[in-house]
Amino acid sequence: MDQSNRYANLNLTEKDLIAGGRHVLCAYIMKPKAGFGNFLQTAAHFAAESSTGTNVEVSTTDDFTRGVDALVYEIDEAQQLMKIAYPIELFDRNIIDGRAMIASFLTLTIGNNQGMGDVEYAKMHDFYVPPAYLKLFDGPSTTIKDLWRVLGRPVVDGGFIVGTIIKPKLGLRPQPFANACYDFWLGGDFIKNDEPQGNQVFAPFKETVRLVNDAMRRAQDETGQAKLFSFNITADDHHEMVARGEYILETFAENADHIAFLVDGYVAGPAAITTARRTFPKQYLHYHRAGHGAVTSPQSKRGYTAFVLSKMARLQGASGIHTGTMGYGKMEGEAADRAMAYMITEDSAFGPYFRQEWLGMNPTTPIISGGMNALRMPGFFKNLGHSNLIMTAGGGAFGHLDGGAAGAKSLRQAEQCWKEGADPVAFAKEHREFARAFESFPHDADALYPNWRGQLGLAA
Ligand SMILES: O=C(COP(=O)(O)O)[C@H](O)[C@H](O)COP(=O)(O)O
Ligand SMILES: [Mg+2]
Repeated sequence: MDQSNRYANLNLTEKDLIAGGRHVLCAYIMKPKAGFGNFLQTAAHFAAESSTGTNVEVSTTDDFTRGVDALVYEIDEAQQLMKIAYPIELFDRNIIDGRAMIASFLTLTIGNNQGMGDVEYAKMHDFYVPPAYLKLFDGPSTTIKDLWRVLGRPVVDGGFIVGTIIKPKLGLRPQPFANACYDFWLGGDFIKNDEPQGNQVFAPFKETVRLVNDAMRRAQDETGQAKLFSFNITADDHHEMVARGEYILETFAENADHIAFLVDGYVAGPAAITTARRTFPKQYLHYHRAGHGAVTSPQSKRGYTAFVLSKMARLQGASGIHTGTMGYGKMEGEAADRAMAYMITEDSAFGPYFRQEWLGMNPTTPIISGGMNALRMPGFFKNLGHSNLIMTAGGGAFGHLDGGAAGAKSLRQAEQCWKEGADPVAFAKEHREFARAFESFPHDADALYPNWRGQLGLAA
């Protein structure tokens, strides 16, 4: 059935739709399946299925219904681009407080339309939220400023937070785990649980929390500096997440503001993020996105991009989200991914298709992670243009030949090297931990700084 008469209106302009302020706009890359409708017909069917329609006319539709149809307003078949305007009335709102939810945004815009028989694929690459809908989202309550304040730094441009992930990923008992924390904290600021770490039988949660609390206190006494830890509280059950969070806060007591909560927002879903955001609004909410590659990877033609995921995370109220390493680490990514970081930190930013005004909504920190080490960082910072972020290097810290504390120092020195605009190999001559990173990660050193051995006086 051709539904393009009802679910498409190519006379609408984006400018007018944005000025009207009543529509969420979504840009998709879509391909119709061969043997079904043409591009516009498929796009219209997609908009129908994503809003008020189905594959046939139904007798229960009335004039009001037609007023909240999603409408295809732009197509470019050569680019496989379709843009759809969704009236904001379509989106579900809480009965408790009238607020919006990402679950409903996704159910409509990237829900059943992902399994349609006449659509070969469709992936969301960008979306625009008008002020009237934006204001219904929680947004972040706690930001990197709160962490900078704890660290005793300026709350504007407080700079790089030197982080790690306790490795091995799994398989440490509580005491060796806490020892690794203590060691890293002698040089670094921030530690996160690796995302699968929780309440394994060999590392019971409560015992681990108590020992990490003790390690933090000892590291703070030893260094005279504040230290931060991001605990994984992800669970299927809301009550389990709250129980974990409460136990942690009770244990850390007066150091509770040194604690972030890590939630696996892709596998546990938006409900888990909002549970943390609303139950613990004073804690820094660390959105870990493990699994997102299944839909966001450039290899995947369905789902949505990592850019879209990041933008949703800010709306939901994540204090920080992993944005990848922009091609400088081990995970998929490219230099242009910095647009993702700008979208979550700036008050007005351009995505691939839309400019978004955030109207003062708090920023979300880019968390840079995945195969990073001191040698890769100067290039990373140069590409991004600033260092107001958290970077966590697991292998890059604990893979340092001189251990976790030296690994942490090498990361901090790498930021200093970039800030000073120094040549990394020359800088290494004056900075021992950074220099030892060359010997610790010789493959990276060879690739990035081919003449390092000779310049540092080391035999090949
Ligand atoms: O454990 C790590 C990195 O460990 P290491 O530093 O040893 O590589 C993180 O979970 C990944 O960075 C996630 O990827 P992303 O940040 O892209 O979501
Ligand atoms: Mg990990």
